[in-house]
Amino acid sequence: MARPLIQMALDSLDFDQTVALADKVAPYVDIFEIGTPCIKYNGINLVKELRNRYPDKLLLVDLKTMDAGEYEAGAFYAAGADICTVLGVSGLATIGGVIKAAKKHAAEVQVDLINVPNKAECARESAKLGAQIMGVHTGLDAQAAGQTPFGDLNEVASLGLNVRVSVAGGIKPATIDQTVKAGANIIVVGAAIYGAPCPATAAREIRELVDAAAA
Ligand SMILES: O=C([C@H](O)CO)[C@H](O)[C@H](O)COP(=O)(O)O
Repeated sequence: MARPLIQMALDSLDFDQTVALADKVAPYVDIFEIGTPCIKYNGINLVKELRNRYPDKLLLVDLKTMDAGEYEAGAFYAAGADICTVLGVSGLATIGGVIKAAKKHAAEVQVDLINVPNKAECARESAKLGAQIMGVHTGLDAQAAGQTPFGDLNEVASLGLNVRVSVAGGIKPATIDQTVKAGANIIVVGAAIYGAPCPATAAREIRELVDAAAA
């Protein structure tokens, strides 16, 4: 089984704390995600900082774009994002706009399926348009209400689309094995790392569990 990538969700609002956390977990993760609250608070300078600091890491900017796809995402690709997210609920015109912006920078697009009623249809149509990654996502508020992403992950991974499937939503050490076995190509972890007493140790543990599950 191909080893899934690990994406660290940087969800703090503080610029310096975000960079410090990235430094701590860098050896164990493949993708740095600048989370939505973080990018709204800090803006494009944080993209530039992480790009300069980590030229060889993948950098995802979790814009969750809802409108003006090409216009909004274009500046973030230009600043160094490898992947920007666009909401599946935004519709195909906006998703197509982000895809257009990504193409100009040889970059990629993730469609976030959060709150999309028909995830299979949205994933199929977005893949046809050229999106490379489908994001199965149970947001922080839905997690607080007891929801998990595993049912949706099974559904989207079993569609057999020519895309990578990312999963986010409270992933922790105890759920890594089922996440890998369900076919996730990208495993997003936020609170289980940044909320741990030692984020570097937590990230290393996640790395070991992902590697073991994929072996
Ligand atoms: O995308 C996220 C959320 O909507 C806030 O932007 C999180 O980064 C994502 O859910 C991963 O974080 P955890 O659920 O804490 O692992």
